[in-house]
Amino acid sequence: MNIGEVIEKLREELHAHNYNYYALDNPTISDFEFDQKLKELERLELENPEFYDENSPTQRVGGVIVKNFETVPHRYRMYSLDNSYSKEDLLEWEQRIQKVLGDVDVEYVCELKYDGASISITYENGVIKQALTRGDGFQGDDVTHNIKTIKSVPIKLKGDYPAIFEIRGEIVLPFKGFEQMNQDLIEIGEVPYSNPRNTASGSLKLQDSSEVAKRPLECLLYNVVGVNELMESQFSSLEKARSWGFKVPKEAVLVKSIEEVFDFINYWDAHRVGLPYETDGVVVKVNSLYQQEELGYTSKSPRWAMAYKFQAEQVETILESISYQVGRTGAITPVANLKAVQLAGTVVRRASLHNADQIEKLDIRVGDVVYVEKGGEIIPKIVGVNLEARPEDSEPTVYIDTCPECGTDLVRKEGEVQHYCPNFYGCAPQIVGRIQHFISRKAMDVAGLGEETVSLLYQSGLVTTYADLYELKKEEIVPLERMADKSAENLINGIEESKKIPFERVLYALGIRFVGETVAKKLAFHYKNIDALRMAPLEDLIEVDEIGDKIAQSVIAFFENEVNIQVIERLKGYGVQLEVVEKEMIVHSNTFEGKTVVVSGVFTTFTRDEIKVAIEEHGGKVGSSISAKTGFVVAGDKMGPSKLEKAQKLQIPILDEMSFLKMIGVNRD
Ligand SMILES: NC(=O)c1ccc[n+]([C@@H]2O[C@H](COP(=O)([O-])OP(=O)(O)OC[C@H]3O[C@@H](n4cnc5c(N)ncnc54)[C@H](O)[C@@H]3O)[C@@H](O)[C@H]2O)c1
Ligand SMILES: [Zn+2]
Repeated sequence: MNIGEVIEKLREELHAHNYNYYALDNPTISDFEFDQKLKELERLELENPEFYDENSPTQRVGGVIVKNFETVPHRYRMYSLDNSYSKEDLLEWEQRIQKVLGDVDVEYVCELKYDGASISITYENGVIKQALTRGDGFQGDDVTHNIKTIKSVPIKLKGDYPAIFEIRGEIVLPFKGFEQMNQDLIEIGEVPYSNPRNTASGSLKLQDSSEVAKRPLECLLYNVVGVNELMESQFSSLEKARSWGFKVPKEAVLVKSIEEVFDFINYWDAHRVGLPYETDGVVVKVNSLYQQEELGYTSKSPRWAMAYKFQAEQVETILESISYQVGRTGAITPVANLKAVQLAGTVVRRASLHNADQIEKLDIRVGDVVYVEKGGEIIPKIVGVNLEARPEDSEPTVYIDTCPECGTDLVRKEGEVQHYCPNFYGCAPQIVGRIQHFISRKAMDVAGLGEETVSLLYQSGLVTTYADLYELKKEEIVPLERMADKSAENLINGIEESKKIPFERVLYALGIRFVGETVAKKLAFHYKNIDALRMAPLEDLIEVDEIGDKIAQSVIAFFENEVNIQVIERLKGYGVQLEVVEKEMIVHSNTFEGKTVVVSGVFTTFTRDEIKVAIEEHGGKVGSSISAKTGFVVAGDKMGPSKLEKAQKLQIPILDEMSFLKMIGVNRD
C-alpha cells in the first residue's frame, strides 16, 4: 500500500467506527484505540499534506444525523475536544497557549468530563425553544420533545437571563437509574443495556417522547453560547447559568496554574467511582472568554480547551464462548462472550476480539480467565490471558472458516486482517446491510424507513435488493409488524421522494466498495452519468482526481457483475437520478466571496458569533487565525495586540464594526 492508500484506509476505518459509535451507539473498539488511530491519521496527514481532505475524521466532528428527526443547522457550530492521556500533553498544550497569548496569566476552569450525549438548547425570553443534538457539528437533530421530558431541563428560567441564548451540556443516565432500567428488563426476560452512555444517546433517538419520559435521564450543563458580551469568563458563566435554574455540576473549580489542574485530575481519578454519573476524564478550559477568542478553533476543536482522559480499569473473568458477526461488506468480527462481571460501574458480558490475528496473538481460548479492560470506552476489550489459570484440557481457538450466517467458505485477502464472506448476494446480513446503507441519511435519505424496517421487509421476502424498494405497495407493508396505515404511507412517500436525490448521492448509495461520499462526488461530476462511468476503463478511472488503483478496480468489478447491472437498469426505469443535473446557483450576496475573514475583539451591536454568521451569509469563510491568505479582519474593541500587529504586518484590511455593517448593507443605530 502506498501512503495515500494507508491514509484512505485509516479514514474509512475511522468513519466506520464513528458510525458505530454515534449512529448505532454500538462501538466495536475502545475509545483509547480509536484515539490512537485518530492520532496516527493526524500524524500521517501532517507529514503528507497533499492528501488533505476536509472530510477526514481528523477535520470533522464524528457525529451523525439520525433519520426521522428534523435536521436543523446549528447557529453556532458545535465542536469536539482535543484529548490527551498524559500530563505531558497538557503541559505542551499550556505552552502552545502561552505562545499565542504572550506572557500573561492564564486561569483555568477544571470540569469533569461526563460521558453521555451532547445537547444544545436554545432559550428565548426564558422559555425553552429548541434542543438539538451535536450531529455533525454543523447541523443536528431536533429532539426538543424528548429533551423537554427530562426533569432537570428547566422549561422556564428564573433571574436575569438574556433574552436569547443557547446552553450546551450532556444528557447522561445516572448509574442508579441505569441499573433500575436493566433490572426491569431482566425481569421481563429482555436483554439488558450495555452501559449508560449508549443508553442515554439511544434514548434521545427514540421517536416516542413518552418512552423517553420513563427514562431517568439528566441534563448537566457547562457552556453558555451566543451572549459573549454579557460574560467574561467560563467560570462566571457557569455561576450565572446555575442562577437561571440549570443543573450545572458543582465539581467545577477555577485554578490559577497547570499544577492545580493536576491536583484536580489526581483527586478525581481516585474519587470518580463515587460519582452518580459515568465520567471519562477532566476538561480543562481557559477561563477568560477574551483569551478563548484569541486562541480560537481548529477545524474540529477549540484551542482553549483540552480533555484529559482517565486510564483504564481492569478485571478478570472467564471467556465462555466466541461468536462471529457478519457486516454489510461481509467482514467477520469475532466477539467474546464473558461471564458477567462488574467493571467501572457497569456489568460486562461481551468484549471485542477484532480479528483472527488478535486472537492468535494473545492465544485467547474459550474457558480462559482473561483480563478485561475498560477506560473511557464502552465495549471493553480483552488485554491478556491469565495463563496460570488455564484449564488443563484447554484447546487453541480455531477460527471459523465458513460464514456463520450462510455457510459459505470465508476468504481472507493478502495483507488484510479481516475474514470475509464472499456470498455477496446470498448472505442475509450483507443483503440487509446494503439496503440499510442505500436508504441512510447521506445516501438516499429515505424518510419513514429505518434500519429495523429494512430487516423486516427482507424477512418478509418483500425486498432482496434496493431496487425492490421501488416496487413496494402499501397493501404489502400494512400487514407487517408494528406497521400502521400512516407509517406505510410515509414509507411509500419517502421512497418516491428519494427519486429526487442527486446522482452523486445515488452513486454513493449503491454501496460500491471503497466508494465513499467524496469519491462518489468526484466520479459523478467527472463522468456525468452512470453509463459513462460503467464504460470507463481502468486507465481512464485512475486519471480522475483521488481515484487510485484500488478504487478503480472495485468500480470495474462492480459493473462487471450482471446482477448489479440489472439492478441499475431497474433503478433507471423507476426514475432514480443516474445523471448529473446542472443547476444554477442562487447567491444572496457575494460581498466576501472567495475571502477568508477573521473576527476579533468585542462588538456593540452584534455578538461575535452573529458577525461570523453574517460573513458566511455573504459568501465568505470565517478564519480563526490571521495569515497571508486572510482577506479581511473585522475588529471590535480590545482586539488582541498580537493579532493586530500581524494584520498590519501582512497589510490585511481591517474593518471596524460600522464599516463591516455597511458592507453587508445593514443599518443599525
Ligand atoms: N470507540 C469508538 O469506536 C469510537 C468512535 C468514535 C468516537 N469515540 C470516542 O468518542 C470520543 C470523541 O468524541 P467526541 O468528538 O464527542 O469528543 P469527546 O467526547 O472526547 O469530547 C467532546 C464532548 O465532550 C462532552 N463533554 C462532557 N463534559 C464536558 C465538559 N465539562 N465540557 C465540555 N464538553 C464536555 C461534550 O459533549 C463534547 O461534545 C473520543 O474519546 C473517542 O475515543 C469512540
Ligand atoms: Zn455469509
